[in-house]
Amino acid sequence: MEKRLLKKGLLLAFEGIDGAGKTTQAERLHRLLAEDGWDVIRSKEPTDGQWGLKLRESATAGRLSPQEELDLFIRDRKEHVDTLLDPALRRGQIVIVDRYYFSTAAYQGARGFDPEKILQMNEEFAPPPDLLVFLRCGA
Ligand SMILES: Nc1ncnc2c1ncn2[C@@H]1O[C@H](COP(=O)(O)OP(=O)(O)O)[C@@H](O)[C@H]1O
Ligand SMILES: Cc1cn([C@H]2C[C@H](O)[C@@H](COP(=O)(O)OP(=O)(O)O)O2)c(=O)[nH]c1=O
Repeated sequence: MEKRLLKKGLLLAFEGIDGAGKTTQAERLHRLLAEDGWDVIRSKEPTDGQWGLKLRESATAGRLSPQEELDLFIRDRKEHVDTLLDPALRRGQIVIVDRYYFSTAAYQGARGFDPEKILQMNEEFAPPPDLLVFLRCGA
């Protein structure tokens, strides 16, 4: 059966600390929308692209400086937007992302950068989500 596309895609983002349930909810929503016939894909950040891999390596090889880390998350996101998010949205697909630029505001904000500036910097190139789900969990 032909999958249902939208005129202009939809971007749905899940945010929250590690273990909050982002992957679980993203999978459930993906399954429900796919069962309903929608053309829906899932993605995540950091990605499995060249910059995302570098970021993951740094988690074991020793932490990068705050500036290097911020630069890599931005490069990774630019690649994600150019190669996956923008084309999928243009095709009319629904895209579910596990972490997005709000994570940069929170985590790199915690390393000393101004969260507002981080949001502005990202919104210059990254499409804002149509829906942002922020998962909070009790201690
Ligand atoms: N609503 C929930 N209640 C209890 N446990 C949950 C719930 N959602 C997820 N979990 C469990 O919590 C852990 C972290 O969930 P996960 O979806 O991987 O979080 P995240 O992607 O935010 O790191 C997993 O073991 C998962 O099975
Ligand atoms: C997207 C993003 C993630 N992060 C951090 C949050 C997480 O600790 C880590 C994500 O790594 P990941 O391996 O995806 O962890 P998880 O699956 O548990 O979410 O990177 C940032 O610091 N800045 C960002 O912009």
